[in-house]
Amino acid sequence: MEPVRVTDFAKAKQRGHKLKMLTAYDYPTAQILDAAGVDAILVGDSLGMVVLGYEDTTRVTLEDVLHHTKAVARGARRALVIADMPFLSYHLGVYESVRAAGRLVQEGGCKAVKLEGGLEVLESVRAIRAAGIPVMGHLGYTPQSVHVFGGHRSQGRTLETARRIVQGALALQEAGVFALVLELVPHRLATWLSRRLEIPTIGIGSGPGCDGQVLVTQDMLGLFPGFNPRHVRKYQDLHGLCSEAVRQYVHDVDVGAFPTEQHSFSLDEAVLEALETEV
Ligand SMILES: Nc1nc(=O)c2c([nH]1)NC[C@@H]1CN(c3ccc(C(=O)N[C@@H](CCC(=O)O)C(=O)O)cc3)CN21
Ligand SMILES: CC(C)C(=O)C(=O)O
Ligand SMILES: [Mg+2]
Repeated sequence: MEPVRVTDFAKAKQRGHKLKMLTAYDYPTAQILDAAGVDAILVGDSLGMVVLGYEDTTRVTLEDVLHHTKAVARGARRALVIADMPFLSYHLGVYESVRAAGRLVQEGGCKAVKLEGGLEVLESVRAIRAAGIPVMGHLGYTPQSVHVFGGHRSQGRTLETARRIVQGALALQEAGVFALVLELVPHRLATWLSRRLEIPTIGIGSGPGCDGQVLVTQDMLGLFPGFNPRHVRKYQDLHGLCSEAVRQYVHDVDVGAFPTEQHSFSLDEAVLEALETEV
């Protein structure tokens, strides 16, 4: 099976094939996604919320993403592994940006990085790409700026914010990003922009007119209870299924139904007798 490359993203758009992306933060999840046929696996900084229990993504460090990228890269055979650049890892100048992206590739084993923002991050995008690292853009609701937006809010619903997204998208395309995530962008704007751009758009909460789709795996599998935003379809209730299994285990151990002798190993009667006479 041929591995997916960044050049396949442009081909998919030309051929009208939808790009499928999901997040993973560990080896077994990467294996599941890879075997099920996703094109790309994102080691998202959403790991801060769904794996580490933080309130938002601003607490996630480069070391956190690096740690999880290593595990995901080992589990992905075909899918393109993309690592999210965490908060502050690409805002302190191009030197630090390239260093951070370079570590994700060299130590983490990903093949591309994603970073949030438009005009304000162009220099970092260009420098990272110049170092030979493919970059994915991310516009619309950019969660690392949650405190600027004043909460999780869809973006691009006014002429001013819509214009900023379009300008950012065109500038990112010009700077060489190979694809662009559009998060919580009104679907008519996302559709219009997807037609206008040559690079593929990957939507999350941005409607059916994008060239691809991404979700946080924990959301679509029902492993992040209490989070029911408009953009998610829940394909499983793993929290419920796992809770039931653990309750059963607790009950079985409690009443002696597990473990049984069959879950252990046999011992010759002679060994036991010899031991008893010795002690
Ligand atoms: N588990 C998880 N899933 C995600 O999709 C996700 C993360 N974490 N962490 C990073 C960002 C944050 N995201 C979020 C967070 C909250 C809403 C939300 O509350 N949406 C509301 C209001 C939207 C609005 O009014 O504009 C909703 O009801 O859909 C949406 C996306 C998307 N990303
Ligand atoms: C939701 C996707 C696009 C993301 O950035 C993440 O999971 O961190
Ligand atoms: Mg992210």
